[in-house]
Amino acid sequence: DDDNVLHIGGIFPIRGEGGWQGGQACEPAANLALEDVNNRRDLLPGFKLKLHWNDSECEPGLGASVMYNLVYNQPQKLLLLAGCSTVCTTVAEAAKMWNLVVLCYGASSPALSDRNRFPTLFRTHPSATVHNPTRIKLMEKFGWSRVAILQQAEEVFISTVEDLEARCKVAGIEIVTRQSFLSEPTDAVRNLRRQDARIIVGLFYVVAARRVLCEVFKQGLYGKQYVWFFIGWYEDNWFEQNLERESIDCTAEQMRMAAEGHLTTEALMWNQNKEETTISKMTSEDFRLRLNEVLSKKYDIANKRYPEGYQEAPLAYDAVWSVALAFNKTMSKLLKHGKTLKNFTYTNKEIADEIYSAMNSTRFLGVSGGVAFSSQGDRIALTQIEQVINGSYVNLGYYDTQADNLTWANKERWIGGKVPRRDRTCPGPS
Ligand SMILES: CC1(C)CO[C@@H](CC(=O)O)CN1
Repeated sequence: DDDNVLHIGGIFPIRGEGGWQGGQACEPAANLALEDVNNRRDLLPGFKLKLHWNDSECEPGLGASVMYNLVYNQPQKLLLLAGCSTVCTTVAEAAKMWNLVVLCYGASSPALSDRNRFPTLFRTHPSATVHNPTRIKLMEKFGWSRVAILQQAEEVFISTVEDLEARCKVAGIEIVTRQSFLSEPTDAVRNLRRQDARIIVGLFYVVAARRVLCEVFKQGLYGKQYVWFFIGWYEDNWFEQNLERESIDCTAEQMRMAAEGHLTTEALMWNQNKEETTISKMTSEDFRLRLNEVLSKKYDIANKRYPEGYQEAPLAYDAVWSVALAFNKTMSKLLKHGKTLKNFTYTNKEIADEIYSAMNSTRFLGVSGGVAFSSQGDRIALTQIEQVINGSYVNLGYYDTQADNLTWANKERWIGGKVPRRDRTCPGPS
């Protein structure tokens, strides 16, 4: 009967390619976690966790109507899960009116790190700004104190660049120029050349990245005097794919030449070591195999390569565990006042505050690595650094921003055999 069921709402990107490549794997991953949580007798004793969900197609309007139906139909929900930055922004901005915590497993927009607009938001997906301390760390490691920025004019990159500029100022790194483009990068790349940019941080989606790379080839902004930072969550051989379909007028060979040696940064979403998670006693490898099993039956993404095909799945899995652990904490707090979570209503602020503070103190080892939130509800995550060496990505190391600890493999290779110089002693064309 309903008395022993705790209901939560979920909004997932399914149709329309799941919003971003891999979005479709989030709902199956969340359901795996529900299975594991409900198989535990010690987590929510006497209760089952039930997820009521629908498809947002990664569209904010559809996401809002899904939220409306979840909230205005019985049974009452205790919390909402959501993906996609656009959907999360809409849902998290409204959810406070029903005292609902919103837990986002697929939202990278820096704009979401704002307790004024989103007082009840938490996310297991790190903000795109998580790359920035890593970029600075690498600039300091290689002595690059004069850098340039090239970005696509999209909200997520605009706010990421603002954060990067602020951090560069603190670190004493000069931004010699910041160029942006809507979809055609030709002029922006030409301006980089005119300003003699050598170390360039590139922020754009993967289709724009291919256009940039071809332009970089054409204008010769690559080779031993240049270092490009690209985003690391594109498909592995992104710079050789879709050239015809996207009418990129460079050959795969030219794209490879321009891409050789570039660095990438990305947030780690799969726990790297073989440790078992503290809660589901699974390694990320075990999780991957279990999820492949489910996906091969469910969606046509079975043919996608793993885990690139769906790197965010661990974030959805760990989001459900975060909910179960937070409810466990809240239950024991409420029990002292003779209450349970079944007493929650959309107008009951004190129980909502208990759920919030339990979520706020989340700390466990999940499939996606250590799960903990900042005071803004942001996921605290490690980042991974790679470099294209002889046409494929090589892992150079990891950075733990919290501990300011860079684990370095010393595998980096520079065209021309030495680190490209870009500091005050060599300001520009001599
Ligand atoms: C790393 C990426 C691809 C960034 O965008 C996220 C989707 C979003 O922010 O809307 C999903 N994960």
